[in-house]
Amino acid sequence: MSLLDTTRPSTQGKLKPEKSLLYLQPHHQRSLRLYSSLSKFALSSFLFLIIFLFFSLLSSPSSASHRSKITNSLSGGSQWEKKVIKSARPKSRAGFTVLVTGAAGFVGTHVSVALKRRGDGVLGLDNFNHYYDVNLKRDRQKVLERSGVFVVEGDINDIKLLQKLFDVVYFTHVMHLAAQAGVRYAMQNPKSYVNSNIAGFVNLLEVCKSADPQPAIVWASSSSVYGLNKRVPFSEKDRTDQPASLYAATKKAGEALAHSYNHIYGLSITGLRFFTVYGPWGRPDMAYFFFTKNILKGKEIGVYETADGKSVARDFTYVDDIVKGCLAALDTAKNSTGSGGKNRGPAQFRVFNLGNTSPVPVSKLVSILEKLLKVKAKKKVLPLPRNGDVEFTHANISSAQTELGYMPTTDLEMGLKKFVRWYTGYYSGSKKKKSW
Ligand SMILES: O=C(O)[C@H]1O[C@H](OP(=O)(O)OP(=O)(O)OC[C@H]2O[C@@H](n3ccc(=O)[nH]c3=O)[C@H](O)[C@@H]2O)[C@H](O)[C@@H](O)[C@H]1O
Repeated sequence: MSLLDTTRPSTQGKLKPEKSLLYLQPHHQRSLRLYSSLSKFALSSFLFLIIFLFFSLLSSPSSASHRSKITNSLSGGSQWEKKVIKSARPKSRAGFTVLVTGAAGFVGTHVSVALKRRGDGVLGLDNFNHYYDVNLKRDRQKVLERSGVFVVEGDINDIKLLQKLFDVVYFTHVMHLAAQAGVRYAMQNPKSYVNSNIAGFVNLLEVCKSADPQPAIVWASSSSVYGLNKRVPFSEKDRTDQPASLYAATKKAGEALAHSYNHIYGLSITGLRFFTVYGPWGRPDMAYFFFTKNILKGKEIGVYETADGKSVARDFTYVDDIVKGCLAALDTAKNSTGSGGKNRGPAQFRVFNLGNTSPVPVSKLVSILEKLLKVKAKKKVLPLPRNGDVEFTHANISSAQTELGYMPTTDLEMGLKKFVRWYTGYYSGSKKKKSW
């Protein structure tokens, strides 16, 4: 029988291959033995490969089970993704898709509502920390939900979450308002300022620089970067190397970090130096807010005075004016030039003062509140403590006026009237007063 013989010997049951060799010439027997051991080897290596591939797929990050683990661990799965996409989708193709960090914060809420109302897509991110009353943040979140803004509960230090958000949404802009705010609290909890205002900001910049396409970034710096600067009104060209508080130093650091990411990665970045922002839904840790509360409760308030006996003064800026400045900064932001972590040419880098250009002594703020609340304040004049507070702030806004068309329209008297109307309604306990 030759190798070519196609008729097979009849067999009772399946013969093992070596038994059939008896019918062949010796040299044929050798080649057939070689052929059968080669085919056995090929078969076992194929099987090994299949098993190896199967187990390596199971453990690989791209495996479905692993992906759903990430999704579920970071969020609520596909339902969560649907809410993210719906919230971030603009009404028209011309609309922006904006990630607002600190969206449940004071300025964050106002900016998010304004963007959503004009048709932009807005996704909020907030860690709902307990720096001040978290119920106020939850009530702001309800306002945002009614406006169609979903707020993801998470921290800018959670890089996996940030990456996940950028995986799900192509953000055209990031409005970065998440921060540890407050000048005086920095002496009690310095780490919180480093975590949020430096580490958190770097995290966000890292995710933005690797995004493709990269978003344009607008972020909240602070009038406090002017520190001990004596040239008034403060101009963006003035020195900012004398911060008077850790808070101010972290905001100044933020401006330096922003410049480095702009230079290396081509991120379009605009810093906005807010000047003591106040208004409805404001921050309870700020003087105008807790003065109102204490005056209504008949509790004493301490009004700081400078060494030469003058009341400290601030360029108080009403929140609606700040919102107009933020939206104008977003509207005039140029595209980032980089992609996938390297730049393709110089990118826009800007810093603007957003103030009211008319500083008011804190003593005057107190008398306006007394008139609006119809209650006499129990005032105690205190020397300005060395707690990081500066004697005065005063914004030169000519640059924002020229470049952004920024023009504040609400003076302190009118702004505090709107704040007091909100405050008395919100804390009156009536449910409806919690609306926007
Ligand atoms: O422009 C900013 O970038 C900063 O604005 C805000 O800081 P500040 O301007 O210090 O506001 P705020 O605390 O309301 O004190 C107002 C005035 O009351 C004086 N003040 C304060 C407390 C007190 O008990 N007595 C008092 O006289 C006090 O000396 C000051 O003169 C934000 O908190 C900060 O996050 C940052 O955004």
